Parts: sequence; structure tokens; C-alpha cells
Amino acid sequence: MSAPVAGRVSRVTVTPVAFRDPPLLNVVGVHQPYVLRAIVQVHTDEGLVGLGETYADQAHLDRLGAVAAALPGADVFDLYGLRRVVTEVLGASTGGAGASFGGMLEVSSAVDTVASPFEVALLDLQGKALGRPVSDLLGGAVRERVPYSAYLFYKWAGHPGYGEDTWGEGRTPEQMVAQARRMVDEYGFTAIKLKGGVYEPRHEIETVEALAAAFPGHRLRIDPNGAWTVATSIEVAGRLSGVLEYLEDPTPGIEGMAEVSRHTDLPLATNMCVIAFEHLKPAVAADAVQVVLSDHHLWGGLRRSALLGGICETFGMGLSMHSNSHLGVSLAAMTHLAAATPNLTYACDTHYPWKTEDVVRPGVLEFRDGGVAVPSTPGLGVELDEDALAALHEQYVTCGQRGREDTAYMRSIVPGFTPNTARW
Ligand SMILES: O=C([O-])[C@@H](O)[C@@H](O)[C@H](O)[C@@H](O)C(=O)[O-]
Ligand SMILES: [Mg+2]
Repeated sequence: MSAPVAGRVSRVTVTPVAFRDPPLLNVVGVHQPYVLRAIVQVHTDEGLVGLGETYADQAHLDRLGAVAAALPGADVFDLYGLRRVVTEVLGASTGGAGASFGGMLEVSSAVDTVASPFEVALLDLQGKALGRPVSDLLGGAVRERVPYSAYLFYKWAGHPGYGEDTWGEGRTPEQMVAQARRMVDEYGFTAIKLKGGVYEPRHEIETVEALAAAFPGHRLRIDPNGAWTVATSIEVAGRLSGVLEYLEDPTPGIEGMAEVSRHTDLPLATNMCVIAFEHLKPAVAADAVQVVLSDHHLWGGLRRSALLGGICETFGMGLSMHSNSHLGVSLAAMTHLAAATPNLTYACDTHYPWKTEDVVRPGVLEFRDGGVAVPSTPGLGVELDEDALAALHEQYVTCGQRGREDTAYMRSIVPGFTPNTARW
């Protein structure tokens, strides 16, 4: 019997798309009417196509395009070779500069973020060639379903000029309980995350307490994206100890988080002060965080995220998963990764329920009982809908957005808005 072949990369396309997004509020502003994403398709000389998905800010697209041009001829199984290519291409085109996404996420090197969608696409190809799901390539699924959390946002009733969306306003504790109720009823989530940093801490505490009363037994988290001072964070931690499963990024920076950590038993989680391998050593040394939120888009792909899992286990830290707005290719990748990460013991974040459009065919990735069943078909297990891809690309061309600008968009509606971290 001859071994299955994946072949070599023959062609790579990177297609920017835009999909509709509600006006979700956060510490730096408000989500714009569209989210930009890039869909990577890696074709092989054997006729297979592998998929990846990532951010689509213009600077990132330029880097993706440079790597895409350098990949033809690459061996689909040579993942270290992919990293070499990305490092060389970025060194030549950007001098190894860092990357920043949406005003809140900064890293000193762009290699991990740029390599990630190509690594996912190569793993998709490997799985298709071998007839095995991506989770098998990562060591095998340790769970059949991956639990996700209901991700609540304070929000406006609709984008100005676009009318009300189906979620309506999310401001009062009652409105936020209603938002959670819809998510829990529709998808069965048993963990609930509140995006905070929008209103005064007192109001956000009342929201958490209303959620705790309305959903006894559900696991709760709040994430103000570093909006609070150390003193306020310690006070809120004291008030919500016993109510939350963890407190995410109450205050900015490793030092600030370490100071909060010294004053609370509540586990502190982060996707802001530890977002790359370079941040792990100082965070561990300072005992600044007890839970790290992985994110394969930022940590260099699925295999490096698995490495992060191993490091967290070694240092006795918990592991959860961060999400930004994303489509089905990313959801599939997140689900395979989470399935094959034994110590990922928290429900993963996802923005997925907020979106109404996608590039993958429906039917595979469905939220039931709070989770998504791990696809068992070869590769990522999702199929691109070429018509949807073309339509969302057209939307990208016409929407006028070329980067994520939560603060600028907020200021266009609320002049003088200041995105202060540690503002309360
Ligand atoms: O989309 C948002 O507004 C979120 O605040 C996102 O940008 C964060 O990266 C993320 O969800 C988080 O957990 O900090
Ligand atoms: Mg966060």
C-alpha cells in the first residue's frame, strides 16, 4: 500500500473578508460595523487545499502576502521550515518589527501571528492527506466536545445609522441577564464571561451579581481589559471572591497583576500581560497570573499553543482560551486545539455567537450543550463556501475599513472619548 501524499505547496491565496458585527463596547471603544479577517488557502500540487484564518489589518495583510509569495515549493509536513520562511521573509520586509491588533494586543515579533494561519492550513492539508482530523495530529482528542463560554458585552442597541440589531441594548444588569439568557438558552453555555472596563466598577460588579443570582451554578468571569487601578482591582477581587471562577486582566502589566495577586485568592487570568513566550518567565517569577489564555492566532499556531499548554502545566498555571471576533475556520482550529489539550480545563472564549455571516458551510460547527463537537473528518473538517467567501470579500472591498479602530470609531460618535487603561 502506498503512503498518502500531501505533496508540496503550489499556490497560496490570502483573501481579506469583512463580516457584520454589533456595536460591542470595551475599554478602548466600540466594535466597528465590520470585522476584518483574512482567509488563507494553501493549494498543493496533489490538488488539496488547506485553510487558515487570521486578522486582516493592512500591515498584517502585507506580511501574509509576502509569506504567501515565498511558500510555493514548501513541503506540507515541514512545519519548522514554514517558521524559517516566515522569519526570513519578515526579517527582510519589516526588520522583525512587532505587531499590534485592535489597540489592546501587542507583541514584539510578528513571526508567531504571521506563521499561525499558514501552520493551521498545513495541518489541515496533512490531515486531509492522512485521512485524520487535526486533533489527531496534535496528539489526539482527549474530549469529544469542547466547552465554550457565553461571551457577554455591554452594547449599544445598534450601530448609529444601521437600526437596532436583534440583541438590543446591553447596559443595565437586567439587560445583561437577558443577553446571557438568550446565549444560554440557544447554546447551552454553562460558563459566562462579561467583557467589562466599560462602566464604573460598581455597575459592573452589580451586573456580575445579577448574573450569579440568575444563573446559580454557572461559572462566571469578568474581563475589564486592565481598566482598573491595582487598588480597585483588589477591592473588586475581594467583593467577587467566591462568585467568579477567575478574574481576567483587572489591571495592566505583570507588576500590577502581581500586586493584585498578592492580595487575593481569586485566580487571575490574562490575555494581555502574557501574550507571547517572552512574557512567561517574568510572569511566573512574579506569580502575576494563575491562568493563561492561549490563542493560536497569537502564539504561533496550534503546535506552539500546545507547547504553551505544557509550560502552564509545568508551572502549575491554569489554561483557558482567548478569542477575538472570528469565523468558522478559526472556530474549527480552536476546537481541534482545545480537544487535544489535556490541561485546558476552562470553557474557551468565543465571539462566534455574535456573528451572522460565515465563509464555511453550515452544519459542522454547532454549539450544543455549551460546546462544539470535535470534527472527526480529515483535516479541520470544515469546507469553504466559495460563494460566501466571494461575497464577504466584496463586503471587505466596499466597507471602507482597513484596520480595527475601536477608539477612532467611538470618537466619531462620542467626541473626546479617552481609552484609559487603569482609569478607575
Ligand atoms: O473584541 C473585544 O472587544 C475584546 O475585548 C477583545 O478585543 C479582547 O481581545 C478579548 O476578547 C479579551 O479577552 O481581552
Ligand atoms: Mg481578555
